[in-house]
Amino acid sequence: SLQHSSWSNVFEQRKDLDEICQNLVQDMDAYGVCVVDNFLGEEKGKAVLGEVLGMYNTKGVFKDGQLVSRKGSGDLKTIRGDRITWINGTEKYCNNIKQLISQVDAVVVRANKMAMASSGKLGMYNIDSRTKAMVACYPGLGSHYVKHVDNPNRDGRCITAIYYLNLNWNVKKSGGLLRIFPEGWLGDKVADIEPVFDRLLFFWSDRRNPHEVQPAFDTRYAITLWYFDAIERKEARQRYETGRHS
Ligand SMILES: COc1ccc2cc(-c3cnc(C(=O)NCC(=O)O)c(O)c3)ccc2c1
Ligand SMILES: [Mn+2]
Repeated sequence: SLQHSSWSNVFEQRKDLDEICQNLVQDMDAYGVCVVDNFLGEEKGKAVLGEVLGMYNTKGVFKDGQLVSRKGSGDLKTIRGDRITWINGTEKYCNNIKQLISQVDAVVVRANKMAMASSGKLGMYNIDSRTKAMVACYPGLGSHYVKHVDNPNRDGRCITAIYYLNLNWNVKKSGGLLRIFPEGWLGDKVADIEPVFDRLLFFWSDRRNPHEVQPAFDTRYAITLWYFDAIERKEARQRYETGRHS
């Protein structure tokens, strides 16, 4: 019976995985954006959050992502107010983050294969690698990120995956809304994504999805993975090696 229950658990998970992957393929075709709620469930989600908080409270781990530019008046204007650290999941005290990463990998790889078979847009890519995980914290106090494109110049990144960790987040009180301005959406339609706990967001990394992080007034945590298309990545490396880059 133990064997039976563990198998049912596996099938249960497989069904769940299949549903999420079908949802991802369809949404990326239709909208270029996909939201998966309750991705890990409360217990595992809280375990990931605990590890992120542990890191954030460890001196020297997070660096200022702070990008500034000089305004006409000469004083500095912040472009990006988040604090970040890059991890591959094998670090100490990151086991739950490592499991999150492998769950997201499983979804992306499986959806990529499904889309190849059904000739979905996601199937145009051959996703064979990704960046490390970027753990980001917008420390509140109005920290934000101006409208930008993650991959404007074909650096190889095709999909952005962001996992949000913010328990009981209320955008009206705390701000921090992610607003995506999907290219090709009629009128001034936008995708407003609240950075709520255990939410997993996918969107095309290129110019199809300019987006901004609106000012956050409480600490706002997220873990981001960028997935590479093999060909675009190879071409980007070649350009870089031959020095033909801006
Ligand atoms: C050269 O070194 C680096 C290191 C880290 C970098 C991180 C970002 C980045 C990009 N996008 C977002 C975002 O859109 N977040 C949306 C959300 O949190 O809801 C974000 O938080 C951070 C951009 C450039 C970087 C360059
Ligand atoms: Mn971005």
